[in-house]
Amino acid sequence: MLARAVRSLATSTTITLRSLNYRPLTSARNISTHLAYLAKERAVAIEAVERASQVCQAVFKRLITAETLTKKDKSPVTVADFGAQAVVNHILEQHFPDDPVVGEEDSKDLQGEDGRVLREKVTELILRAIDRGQYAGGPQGRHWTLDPIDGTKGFLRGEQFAVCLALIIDGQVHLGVVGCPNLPYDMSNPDGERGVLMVAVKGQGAFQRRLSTDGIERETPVHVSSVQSTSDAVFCESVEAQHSDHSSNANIARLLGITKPSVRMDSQCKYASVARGDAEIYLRLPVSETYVEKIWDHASGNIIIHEAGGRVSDINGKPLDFSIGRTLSANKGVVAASAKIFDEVISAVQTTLANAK
Ligand SMILES: Nc1ncnc2c1ncn2[C@@H]1O[C@H](COP(=O)(O)O)[C@@H](OP(=O)(O)O)[C@H]1O
Ligand SMILES: [Mg+2]
Ligand SMILES: [Mg+2]
Ligand SMILES: [Mg+2]
Repeated sequence: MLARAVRSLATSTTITLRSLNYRPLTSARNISTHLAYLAKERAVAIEAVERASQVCQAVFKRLITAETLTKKDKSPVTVADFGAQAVVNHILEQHFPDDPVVGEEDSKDLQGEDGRVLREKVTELILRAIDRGQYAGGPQGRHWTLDPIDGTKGFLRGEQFAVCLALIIDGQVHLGVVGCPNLPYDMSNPDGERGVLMVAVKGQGAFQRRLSTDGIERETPVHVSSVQSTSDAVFCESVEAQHSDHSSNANIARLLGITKPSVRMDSQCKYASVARGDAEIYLRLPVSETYVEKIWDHASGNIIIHEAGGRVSDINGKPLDFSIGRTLSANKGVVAASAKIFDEVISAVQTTLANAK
C-alpha cells in the first residue's frame, strides 16, 4: 500500500504547487509579504503535510483493528510513520534538493531478519526517501525538521496526533506546519468536522485551514486567547504521564488559581489549541532528569505560537534553542501560553519547582 502511495507521488509530484495559487484573504500587506518571503517553501510544506496526513489516515483505516491494539502491535504506526516521512522527504527533495532534513525516523527498524515483514511492505524508493532525515541539524544554513507522526500513542488510540514539518534557518524556526487530522475544525463544535492544518511563517502571523488535498483551502488567522487572568485559563498537557509530570502541572495550575480540569491531548495539537485560543497554557514539566526534548517535537508548534501572539520557553523562561542539533539540549521542559499571562505562568512554574526541592 505504501509502495503504491509513494509511487503515485513520484509520478504526480511535478507538483503543480496548487497551493501557490492560494492567498490568505486577510489584507493586502499580508499577501505581498507572503509572496515575497518563503512563499514556495510555505506551499510545498503545506502540500507535504497534507499528503503525509493522508498516508496516516489510510494506514489507520486499513491496518488498525481491535486486535492490533490488544496485542500492542506497533507495526501499523511504524508503517504510517515511515510512510509519512518518506512522502514528506520525497516532496522536499523534489523542490529543495539541497536542503537537508532532520527527521525523527531512520530505516534501522526495517533492516535485518526482524524487519523482514515490514521491509516487504516498502520499496527502495521509500528507504532512500526516509534516510534524507538523518541530518545532524545545527546553527548554520537551512534544514527542515519533520515529525511524520507526532503523538504515536494518540494515533494508535484514534485520538490526537499531528504531522509536523518546520524549516530552520541559521538555528531559528522560520516556517512551521502542523497537520492535525483528528482535531475539530471549530472547538465550539467539538463533534463536528475534523481536520485542521496550521501554518506560520516568521513575521507573517499564524493561520489555520481545513486539512484537505485540493490545495485551495481558505486560511483564517489564528490568535491566542485574550484571557487576562490565569484563573479563567484552561491548560493542556500530554496524555502520557511519562512525557510530562501531571502532578507538577497540577500544582502549577493550583498556584495560578485554575479551577478547570486539564485538557489532555497527545502531540503538537496542544500548541495548535493554544495558538487558536482553545486553551491558554501548555505545560510540559519534565518527568525524567535525563530525557532531552527533540527539535521535531517542538519546532512547528513554537513558531505557530509566536506568530499567534503567544510565547514559548522552557521551564526556566529560556527560549527554545533550535540551533544545537537534533535535540533541545540547552532546554528543560516546555511552557507555552498566551502573552498576557506568560510571565505569571513562568513564575508559578519556578515557585513549584523550588518547593519540590
Ligand atoms: N520521557 C519523555 N519525556 C518527554 N517527551 C518524551 C518522552 N519520551 C518520548 N517523548 C516524546 O513525546 C512525544 C509525544 O509528546 P506528547 O506526550 O505531547 O504527545 C513523542 O513523540 P512521537 O510520538 O513523535 O514519538 C516523543 O518524541
Ligand atoms: Mg513527536
Ligand atoms: Mg513521531
Ligand atoms: Mg517517537
